[in-house]
Amino acid sequence: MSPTTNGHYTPRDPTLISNGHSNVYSNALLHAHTDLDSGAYTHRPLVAGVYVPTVCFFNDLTEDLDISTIKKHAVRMAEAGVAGIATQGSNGEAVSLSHRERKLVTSATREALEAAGYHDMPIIVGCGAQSTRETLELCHDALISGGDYVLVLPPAYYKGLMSNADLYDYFRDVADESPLPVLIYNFPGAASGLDLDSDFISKLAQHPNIVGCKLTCGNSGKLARIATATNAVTPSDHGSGFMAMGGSADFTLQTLIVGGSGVIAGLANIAPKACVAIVNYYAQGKIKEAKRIQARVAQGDWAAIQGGLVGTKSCLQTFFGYGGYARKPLPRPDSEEAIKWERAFQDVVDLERTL
Ligand SMILES: N[C@@H](CC=O)C(=O)O
Repeated sequence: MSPTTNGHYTPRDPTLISNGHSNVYSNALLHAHTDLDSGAYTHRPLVAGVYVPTVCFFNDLTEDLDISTIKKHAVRMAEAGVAGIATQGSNGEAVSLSHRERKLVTSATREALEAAGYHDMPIIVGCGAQSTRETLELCHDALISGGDYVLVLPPAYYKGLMSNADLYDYFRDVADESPLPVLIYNFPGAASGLDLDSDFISKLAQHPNIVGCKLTCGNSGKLARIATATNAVTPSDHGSGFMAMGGSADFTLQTLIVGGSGVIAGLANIAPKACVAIVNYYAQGKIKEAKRIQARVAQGDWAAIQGGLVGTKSCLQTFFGYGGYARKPLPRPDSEEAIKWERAFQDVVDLERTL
């Protein structure tokens, strides 16, 4: 296996690329991924910046996937200047989707980016599942759907039965077999409180097919230790290729200041330009301006953290005219709640509209 983020990598089963599994996808993907001379698999590089874990959209009546809104939203994100998109994250309601639907969301996202000319935009696909076997199945699905990287939460349902060594083996086994490079996703809130520490992540970072992490734990001290141990990519240099990412927009500037690579942040669904502005001001050395934007983004992110994807969709519907509802049993905000989310997000939307 060869190192990854910016390089070439030959999947264990190269036939997966062309053996007909990709009936949900078109030739454009294959050209983007396969070097025609060598046949080697090429990743779209991850660069420092803002990645948006896109929310998923459904028909309000049937709850079927709303593919045209999924596509429209992906293009709006790309036009706002994000560095990449993450499908199947917590914001993307992956846990409410079938495997087939997960593939459709990622392939629709890739198709929309291709059609809009964003051929180089990487897609990171959430693939964590409760067994190593299912996680790997999702990683293969991610490849054939047009994904470039996979984001993997630790399995936590049987947390009490697993030691740290078992969890370490899980990530190692997934990284050994995954056809796409892996980012470790630390989100205790979605993993029964399971909180991976910096020693654990830094050790796994030595695996050639583990190329980054997303820390939704919000621990910037942990992020600093991992960024240092891995010589992470930053907005002003290329680093080692490891992406040490914050997992929420409310600590974007803090992430960058301690040597991190950027954020994968749900608030970017609403205010992508504001999130990107923090990174750009930081890269230009304009810390005062970055701090000013960060303060308003942090306030907006507080609404996103409290309302999760339910509040985020309500905000999109109110201010941008699309969003709809989450799949049941997640609640549908009534008009009073919609007004609450409107007020909570108003300032960050105002900011977004000035950029
Ligand atoms: N607050 C997080 C939630 C998931 O990681 C985010 O911004 O995406």
